Amino acid sequence: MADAYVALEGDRVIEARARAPGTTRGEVVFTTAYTGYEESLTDPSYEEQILTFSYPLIGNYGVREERFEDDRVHPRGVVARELTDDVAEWLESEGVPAVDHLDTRDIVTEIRDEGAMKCGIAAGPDATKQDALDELHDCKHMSDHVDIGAQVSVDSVETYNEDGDGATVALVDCGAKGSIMDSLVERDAVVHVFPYDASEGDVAAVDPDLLFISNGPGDPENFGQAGELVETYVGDVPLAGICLGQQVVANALGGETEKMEFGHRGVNQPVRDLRTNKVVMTTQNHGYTVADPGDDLDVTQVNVNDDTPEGLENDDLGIITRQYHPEANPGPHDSLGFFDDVLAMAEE
Ligand SMILES: NC(=O)CC[C@H](N)C(=O)O
Repeated sequence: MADAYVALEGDRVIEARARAPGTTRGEVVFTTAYTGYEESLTDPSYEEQILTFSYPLIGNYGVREERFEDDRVHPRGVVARELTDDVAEWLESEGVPAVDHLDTRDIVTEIRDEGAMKCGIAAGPDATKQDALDELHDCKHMSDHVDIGAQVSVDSVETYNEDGDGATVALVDCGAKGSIMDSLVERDAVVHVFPYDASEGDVAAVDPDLLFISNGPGDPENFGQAGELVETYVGDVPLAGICLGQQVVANALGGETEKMEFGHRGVNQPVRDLRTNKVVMTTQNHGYTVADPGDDLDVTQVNVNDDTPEGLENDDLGIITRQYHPEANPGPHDSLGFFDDVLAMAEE
């Protein structure tokens, strides 16, 4: 008998099994990744979303903190065909409702047809369909989470590898994955991580060689302060961005972003570099995209499936951004060279 309910836009309710109890709501999205569930579940980009795994078994190699991208679980809820006890116990201990024993193909098909949508979940012995519907009706659109940066960013500046010999990086934390900092530190950069709403004065104090805008959740238009930093520093120091970072840079430099139907989430998204014609496999997690890069940025890489911009560059101004996740946790390591490229630009 069902003890969990998933309510989708249009008031359709799907029965399921409770694996971590509670009620929750968020924008329901799906990832096709077949590995990397610990990294995905701790990726701050999933804040305010309900993550559905299309791969049917999640948790088959345990739960290890070494693989976490942050110190907590970020999706508001988790849906899978089958969750192992390890993952279910972890989610329960984190207070994140989770359900399984439902047809996730059905949810994925619905999202593909109708687009990412609002969702409510009620799970546990006392859960009712109405509880799930009540959650659904209270759910906000992603773009209406205007303070989402405050939910995921550091509160004050944190410095990594203070004595490093490499470039000084000012990384604006819009919800950064830990492996972005790791990738920079491995290359001996000194990394100052700033709150998402840092001012020009804060950043100027470290005299950066590179301004780096991180990934993050929600609508890039809700990260206006990071955009102001981009406007201030463009032309003076090189700029880099990953995922939300690419979107913020584009918006700040006269471009435009828009919401996609259901986005790209997975570990095998093919990206073609227009200059070399080489295709790499990438890890992705985004629901917005750059619709217009503006006059200062060239689209240098595109998604092979739908031609959306995956890389923006300006050689003269020193700008390299990526829509995908070159830090590759989880994922193919094809694009780790991004970090060498941006640090080379910073050291020039
Ligand atoms: N991973 C990210 O940085 C995601 C960026 C943005 N929140 C989007 O959904 O498009």
